[in-house]
Amino acid sequence: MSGTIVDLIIRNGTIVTERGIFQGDIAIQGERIIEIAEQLSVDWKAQQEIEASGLHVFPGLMDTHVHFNEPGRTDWEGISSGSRSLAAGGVTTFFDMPLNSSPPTTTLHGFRLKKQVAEEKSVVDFGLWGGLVPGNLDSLESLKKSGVIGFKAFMSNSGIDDFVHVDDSTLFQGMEKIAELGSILALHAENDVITSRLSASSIEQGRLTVRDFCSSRPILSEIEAVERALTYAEATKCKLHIVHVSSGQVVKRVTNAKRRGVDVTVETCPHYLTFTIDDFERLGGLLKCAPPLRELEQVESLWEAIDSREIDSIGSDHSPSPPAMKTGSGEDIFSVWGGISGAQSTLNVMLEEGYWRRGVPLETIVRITSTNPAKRFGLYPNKGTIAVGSDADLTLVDLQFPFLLEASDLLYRHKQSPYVGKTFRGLVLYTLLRGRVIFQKGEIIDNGNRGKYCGSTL
Ligand SMILES: NC(=O)N[C@H]1NC(=O)NC1=O
Ligand SMILES: [Zn+2]
Ligand SMILES: [Zn+2]
Repeated sequence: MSGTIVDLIIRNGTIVTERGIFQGDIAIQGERIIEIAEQLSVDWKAQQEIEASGLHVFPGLMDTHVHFNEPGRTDWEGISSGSRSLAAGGVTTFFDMPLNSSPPTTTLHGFRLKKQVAEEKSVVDFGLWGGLVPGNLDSLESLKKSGVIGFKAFMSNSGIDDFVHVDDSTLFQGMEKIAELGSILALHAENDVITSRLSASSIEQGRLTVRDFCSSRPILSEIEAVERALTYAEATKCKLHIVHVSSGQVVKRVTNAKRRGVDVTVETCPHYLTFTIDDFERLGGLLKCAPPLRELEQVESLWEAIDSREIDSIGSDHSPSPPAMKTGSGEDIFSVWGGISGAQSTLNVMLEEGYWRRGVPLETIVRITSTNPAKRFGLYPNKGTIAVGSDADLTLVDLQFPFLLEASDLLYRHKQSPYVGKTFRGLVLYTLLRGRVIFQKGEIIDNGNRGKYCGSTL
């Protein structure tokens, strides 16, 4: 090609994919990457250029686990603030969970309402989870036909009254139906008998501290729920995705099931890779989540599981609430909202805690934050990689750059997060969504661009 004029060229970046790292130029026409070369020939010209020498170019992250709470609880977060925070963190696609919004996404009506509002307000691309709850088996087919990315269920109390956790029979029948539809089930796997009983007796005895709360949701409760779900998945042939595991011991159960042919993947979250119960005691409600944080040994067991490729993906499980609900009443941690605000920091955490502190290869970080989720949920190769023909969803990072996260850096509705006050190396300088810059040097570039709904090809 001679005299090619394209929309955008990113010059001389260090390009990171799941398969390797190389120096090069990326040419973008419209929404897609049309050429990648060590050095584009002088014939290539562009309307706009970004000089990326010294910067690393990653595929935009996919966060398959957020709770943006819109419609219905926009005082907790919202699609606009939530998606902007993702853009600032280098995330170009999110999947919103079916609960915490009101109505929940357990009916076609709930799905349509949320899709419409997200199309109006999201600055990044998105998909929506449908919910599996007792009584909605008949809605699963219409939800799937409308394009949900998959279904989500809770095996223990969700903390939200209109999203009831599944009993075993609903879980099994839901899996049968989801398998028939060729879709996938994401599961919050904690045993409800163990967690409910231990929490109730702890509260009865006035044992209300952070450590009491953590003891009321032991790793064993995750293990039991995961084993049961894996058995059901094996019996029904339902594709399964276990969300937010807090320990390598849980991951091992999933690995064993994979070895016997169960179609299952497993996610952990940045907070389980960063914080311990000691941090939770220090920071209080900001670090309350379920499953709870664990001891350092468990944190390291998760990093080992990343190293051994046993963890498939990282989701933020961003689930904020108004600040008053995170401080709760006095010394009672049980009454505080369980959910961590952190979606903007996922890449920062993976770079600081993973790449810099533990030597996790950048390719691994790309694989678990972008490529694997894109593959698992049917968006690859449009999303999840840097390749000719792929969407130009990119994030440009100054890997060496150290910064202290301040509350004012956060684009969430509520400027609070357990990561405030932490120092990270690796600053996101640009985020591009389908070829257009949506975040640049600390600012959202809002040209009226809106995210598109990503249907799954599963
Ligand atoms: N409802 C809700 O967002 N729950 C999430 N929060 C949390 O800490 N774990 C969850 O499953
Ligand atoms: Zn959950
Ligand atoms: Zn969640």
